[in-house]
Parts: sequence; C-alpha cells; structure tokens
Amino acid sequence: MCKVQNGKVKVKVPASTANLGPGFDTIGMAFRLYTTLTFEVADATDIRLHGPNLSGIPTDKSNLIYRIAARIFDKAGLVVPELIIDVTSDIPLTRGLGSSASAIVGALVAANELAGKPFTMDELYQMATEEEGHPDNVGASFFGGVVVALMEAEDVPYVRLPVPENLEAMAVIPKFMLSTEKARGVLPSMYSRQDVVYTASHTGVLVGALATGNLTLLHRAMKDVLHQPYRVPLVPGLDKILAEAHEHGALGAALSGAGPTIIALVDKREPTDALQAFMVQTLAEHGIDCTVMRLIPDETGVQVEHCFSGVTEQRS
Ligand SMILES: Nc1ncnc2c1ncn2[C@@H]1O[C@H](COP(=O)(O)OP(=O)(O)O)[C@@H](O)[C@H]1O
Ligand SMILES: N[C@@H](CCOP(=O)(O)O)C(=O)O
Repeated sequence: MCKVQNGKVKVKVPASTANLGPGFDTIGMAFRLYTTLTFEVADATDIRLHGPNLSGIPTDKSNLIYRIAARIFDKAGLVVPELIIDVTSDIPLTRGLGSSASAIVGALVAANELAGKPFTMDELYQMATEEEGHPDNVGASFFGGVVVALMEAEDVPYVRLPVPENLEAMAVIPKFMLSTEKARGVLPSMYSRQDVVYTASHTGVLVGALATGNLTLLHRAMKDVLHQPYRVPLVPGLDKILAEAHEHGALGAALSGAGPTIIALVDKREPTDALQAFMVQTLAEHGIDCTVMRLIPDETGVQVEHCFSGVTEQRS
C-alpha cells in the first residue's frame, strides 16, 4: 500500500441554498459565505475548529470532515494519514445554508488533492451526493452559480447556470437550529398527481426563468406544495412570508433548504428595507429572533487555494 508522505492544502467552499421552492432535492444556488479547511499531513491527528459557528462539532476522528477524508484515502488505496485539520466557517450551522454540504465537499476536495487527485470533480460530486443524500447543496458548493441536478444510481447528471445579473438574496436566519434530518422527517412519502404536476410545472418554469433571466416569473414559479407547507409548523411565520414577500419587494421567497432560514430573492438595484422589516417582524410575531444577511451569489464553487501535493511512496 502507498502512503501520503507529506502535503498541505487549503480549500474554500461556498454556502448554498437548496430547493428555491419547488426544486426539492434538485436545485441549489451558491453564496459568498465560506467554510475554509486546511489539511496538513502530520504525525498525529489534530482537528482545530475556529470561530463561533462550529461549536459542538466533535474534534476527534468521529468528525465528519475527518471521516470523509479518510474514506477518500481508503478508496484511493492509500494509508489514511494523520492530519492537522483547521476549519473556519462563516456559514451558520444547521440553519439551512448548506453547512454540512460545504464540510463534505471541502473534505472530499482537500483529501483528493493530498492523495494526488485520483478522482475527478464529477466522481467527487457523486460521492458527496451519496453522503449528503441529495445533490442540490453539494452541487452548488462544488460548481458555484445555480446547479440543477438529478440523482441516479450510477451518476449525478447536472446543469450549471450562471446566476442572473443583479440577483441577490436576503436571508432571515432564526436563532434556533433545525436539523435537515428532522425537517425531512415531517414530509409525506406519497403525493397526489395534482401535486406532482404542480411541482413539475413550477420547477420547469423556475429553471427556465433563471436560465433566461426572466425574474418577473420567479414569485409564481417558486410556489411549492412538496415540502414547504409541511415544514411551516417547524418555522412559524413561514407561510405568511411566502405568501406576502412579493408585495414587499421580493422577486420570490423560499425556505432555504430544510430551514429554518428563509430567503428572499431580490434585485440588488432595488431598496429592500421594507422587505427586511416585514420578514423580521413576521418572525418576531411568532417569538422568533433572527439575524439578517445579504447573500451575494458565488459563481466559482470550491476553490483550492494552495497545495503542495502529498508525495506518495511505497511502504515496505
Ligand atoms: N464544518 C463542519 N465540520 C464538521 N461537521 C459539520 C460542519 N458543518 C456542518 N457539520 C455537520 O452538519 C450538521 C448540520 O447539517 P444539516 O442539519 O444538514 O444543516 P445545514 O443546513 O447547516 O447543512 C452539523 O450538526 C454537523 O454535524
Ligand atoms: N433538499 C434538502 C436540502 C437540505 O438543505 P440544508 O441546507 O437544510 O441541509 C431538503 O430540503 O431537505
């Protein structure tokens, strides 16, 4: 077996919003909020988490990032090296902005670099999708922009679109966490034909509107019957925000991923004070404190900032 003798790599992975309403498990959009990972081959593993967004995350070898990295080395037929891992993140944890996807993508890409790039980006994307269970967040984190994907057993075909000019998002981020697992648990396993047709037509028009820059269609195309109505009890006030955000200036609004964050898509040239006040006030009426973030699309996806590659040598 070969082993990674030495090496250091830094990767930067964007946050993402998934679904944009009806595109459940299908559409993701990347934003300029980042998780940054540095891996360095060492004599003993040491996982260091920096900043307030990572509290509660394990620092032993049960850490998601370490586990994913170990799987890559193993799959590449290499001895799993001991690693010093430094992690910083601007992405609020467990809020529906793709923190887990950014960690998975970062771990896969960083380990792949150290291992001498045995896997292509598309192969890593397939692995990330298997790990996350859906391709939307990981697609956006890998490739930036808007990614529309379908998941099949053998691969994950996708289309990447640039974000329409002047499109940005405003996010209201509740103070409480909501795990994706919990928010998936409230969804039904069967839908009526009417709901399936509604979803197919809205998703189709949404992707068309994003591809052509027809932003006036967004608020109608982003209507959804597949997941948001079932998640309203987990995010009180969501139904009112979805119904009325357009009247307050949003191009469209959606639960971000599995929530609890709610995003409004906006035209960056237009004022958004009234929209912000409406969204914050609506959550406050339900006793929910939130922070507000302006989210600018990321068109780049995961970036390898520097790397001196892992030298591999034969172990006797
Ligand atoms: N940087 C990180 N390092 C290790 N684990 C992480 C990191 N970021 C997220 N996670 C894991 O992902 C979980 C959050 O995932 P999830 O519930 O899907 O929410 P999100 O919408 O933020 O992706 C965290 O509780 C943690 O277990
Ligand atoms: N399509 C998924 C997206 C989950 O995104 P996250 O950022 O909340 O992990 C879903 O809606 O369950």
